[in-house]
Amino acid sequence: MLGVQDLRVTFQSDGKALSAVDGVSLTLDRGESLGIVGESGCGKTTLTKAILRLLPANAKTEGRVEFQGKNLVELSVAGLREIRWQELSLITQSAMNALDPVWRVGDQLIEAIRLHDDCSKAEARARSVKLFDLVGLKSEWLDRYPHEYSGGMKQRAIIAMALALGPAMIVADEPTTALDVVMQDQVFAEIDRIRAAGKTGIVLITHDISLVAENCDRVAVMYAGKIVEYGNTKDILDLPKHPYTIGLRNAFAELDGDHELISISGGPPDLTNPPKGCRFKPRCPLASDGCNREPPLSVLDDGRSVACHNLPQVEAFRGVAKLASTWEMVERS
Ligand SMILES: Nc1ncnc2c1ncn2[C@@H]1O[C@H](COP(=O)(O)OP(=O)(O)OP(=O)(O)O)[C@@H](O)[C@H]1O
Repeated sequence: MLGVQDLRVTFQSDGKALSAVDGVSLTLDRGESLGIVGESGCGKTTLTKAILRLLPANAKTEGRVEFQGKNLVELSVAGLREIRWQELSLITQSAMNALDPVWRVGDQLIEAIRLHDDCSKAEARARSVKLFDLVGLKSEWLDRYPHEYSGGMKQRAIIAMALALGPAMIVADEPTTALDVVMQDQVFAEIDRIRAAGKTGIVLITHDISLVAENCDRVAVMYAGKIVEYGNTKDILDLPKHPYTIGLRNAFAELDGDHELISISGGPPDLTNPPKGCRFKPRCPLASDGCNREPPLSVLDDGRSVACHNLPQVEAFRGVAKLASTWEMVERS
């Protein structure tokens, strides 16, 4: 359904070019869920905004985003308008602000449905009632204004809107950040039910790899604008192979709860002047001279792809990777 090929996004910022997404390729099938994880600033949001053509004017996008046979990078504004909502919908971090405060929530939902589907107001209202039921909101809330909703209810209303037209793909960018854990579980259960029932594809953007572990079939780990490891979620989170994924995995207790939290020293590089070769090299305990060449994203026997020159050393590294001292900052040029 979705095929992203060699996608590049460059921002012009303060007279400099910032390479936020650099040669990303990925796919998504119907009924499948793909998680995109990585630290803040690694390009997750930019990647999804590029897919949805929602980037600001200072961004230049190159590459292909094939969605149901159309290249979205080159699609006209009118063509895009047609597929947004109907085929492609977005649940954002700032979903709370996406509702218009001066309209009743139900009217906003009905309007969205009627904008795309030629149906009566009564039909659109009946569909809205069903959607609200699906996300656990009583139909009387259709007649209330956004300020009457709690944060969790607004998030559910946004999810109802995202689902309104039965899109083929939903991009969810930190969709539950503002919700408590119980509500978060309910929202994900709902998204997952829709994925399984309606054959909708889900792209989930998050910092939180435990959310990906619970909700995604496949995962793409991003670092400094590039995918460094990509494949089956269980394979990758049970036995990560890229040193960055190993570091990220160490930094999360939620997955098994029995290990010490270890952070990766330092931070992602300045993307206006990224390191030559592997972008993770300055923070990588396994880095060697060979890492001055850019590592290709190579497919391994188990089907995952990894971009690292030092894979033969990874098994031995796994043991010492559990020690905080391993990750102490060693600046490598
Ligand atoms: N409009 C913009 N103009 C210039 N640079 C930008 C713009 N938007 C994002 N960037 C830069 O692009 C890089 C990637 O940012 P992006 O928001 O995609 O990362 P992210 O992984 O989604 O982070 P977060 O998890 O914090 O949302 C960052 O260096 C960011 O500063």
